[in-house]
Amino acid sequence: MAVTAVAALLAALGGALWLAARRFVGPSVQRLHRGGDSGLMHGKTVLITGANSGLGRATAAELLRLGARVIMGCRDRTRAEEAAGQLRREICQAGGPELGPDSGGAGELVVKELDLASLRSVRSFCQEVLQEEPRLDVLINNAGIFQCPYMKTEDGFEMQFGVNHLGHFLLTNLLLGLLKSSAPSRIVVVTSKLYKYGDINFEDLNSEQNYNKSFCYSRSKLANILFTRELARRLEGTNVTVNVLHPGMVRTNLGRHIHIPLLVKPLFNLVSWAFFKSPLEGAQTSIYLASSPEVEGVSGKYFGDCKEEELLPKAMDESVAGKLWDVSEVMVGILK
Ligand SMILES: NC(=O)C1=CN([C@@H]2O[C@H](COP(=O)(O)OP(=O)(O)OC[C@H]3O[C@@H](n4cnc5c(N)ncnc54)[C@H](OP(=O)(O)O)[C@@H]3O)[C@@H](O)[C@H]2O)C=CC1
Ligand SMILES: CC1=C(/C=C/C(C)=C/C=C/C(C)=C/C=O)C(C)(C)CCC1
Repeated sequence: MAVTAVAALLAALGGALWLAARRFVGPSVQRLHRGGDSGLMHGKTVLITGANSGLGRATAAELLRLGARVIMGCRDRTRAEEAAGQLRREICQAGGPELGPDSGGAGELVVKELDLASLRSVRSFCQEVLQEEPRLDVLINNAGIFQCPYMKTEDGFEMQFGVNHLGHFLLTNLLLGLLKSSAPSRIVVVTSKLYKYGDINFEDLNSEQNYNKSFCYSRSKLANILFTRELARRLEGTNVTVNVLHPGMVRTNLGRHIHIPLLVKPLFNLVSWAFFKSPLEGAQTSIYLASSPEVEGVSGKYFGDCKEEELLPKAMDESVAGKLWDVSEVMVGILK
C-alpha cells in the first residue's frame, strides 16, 4: 500500500517536473518587435475585433506599443473599457512610450461597440467608423466563438458560422472602400488548424438538420480561409492585402463553453499552462502580418508562427470559395 502511494507520488512529481521543463525549455515564438520598433505603426489606424480578451487584447497591446491608433471592436462596452484601461496602465507601468496621438510614442486606444452576432450592429459600427475615421490601415478579424451550444444570431444564423464568418464577411465588405482609399493596407484573418475537420455543407449552413458544435466551429474556420483566398483574388491590383493565420493553442477565454468538472479543472489548467501558448506568444503571427515590412505585398497566404504554411486542398478550392462568397452576400444582404 505504502509502496503504491510513494510510487504514485513520485510519478505525479515527475510528471509535474516534466511539464514545467517542457514549458520553460520548449519552443516558444520569439517576440518580434522590441523597443527599437516602437514607432513602426505610428500614424496607422488598426481595427481589431474581439480586442478585449485573449489574442485580440494581446495584439492590441503590442500594436498600441508600436504607435498605432487601435480601434477595439467589442460587443460589451464595459468589458472593453476595462481592458482598454488595463492596457493603458500596463504600457505606462512598463515605462513604455507616452500614450496619445501627439506623443510620438505609443498610439491611442478607442473603444467601439460591435456585436458580430447582429448584422444591424455590424452596419451601425461600420457607419460610425466611416464617419469618424479618415483612414484604416489594418483590419484584424480576430473575434471568435468556440463550440457553443446551439444558438442563433439575431438574424437567424447558426452562432459560430454567424459570428466567425458572416459577421466578419459583412464588416470587411463595408470597410473595403476605406481600406482601399488608405492603401497600402492590410486585412488579417484569424482562423484555426481545426479548419481541417470542417466542410462547407451549402445545403445546411444554419445546421438546422443536425448540430455538431465541433464540426460547426471547424466549418466556420474553413470559411475564414476560403473567404481570405477569394478576397485576395478580388483585391488583386488594389494594394490591399489579406492573409490568414492560425495562432496555435493559446490560453484564452475561448474554451468558456467547454464544461469541465470542477475536480478535474486544476489538471486541465496544468496541462494548458504546460502546453498552450500565452496570449502574447499566440498573437505574434497577427502582429507580424499587421505590421512587418517582410509581408508587404504578400496576399492570400496562410501563416503559422510567422511563417507561410501549406493548406489542405479543400481550403484552396476556388469554386467552393466563390460559391461561399456569393451565398454569404445573399445571407448578409449585400447582393447588388
Ligand atoms: N485560443 C486558441 O487556442 C485558438 C484561438 N483561435 C482563434 O483566435 C481568435 C481569438 O480567440 P481567443 O482570443 O482565443 O478567445 P477569447 O474568447 O479570449 O476572445 C474572443 C473574443 O471574441 C469576442 N467575441 C465573441 N463573440 C463576439 C460577438 N458576437 N461580437 C463581437 N465579439 C465577439 C469576445 O468578446 P467577449 O469577451 O465579450 O465574449 C472576445 O473578445 C478566435 O477567432 C479563435 O477562433 C484559433 C485557434 C486556437
Ligand atoms: C485554458 C483552459 C481551457 C481553455 C481551452 C481553450 C482556450 C481552448 C482552445 C481551443 C482551441 C485550441 C481552439 C482552436 O481553434 C479549458 C479547456 C476551458 C479548461 C481549463 C483550462
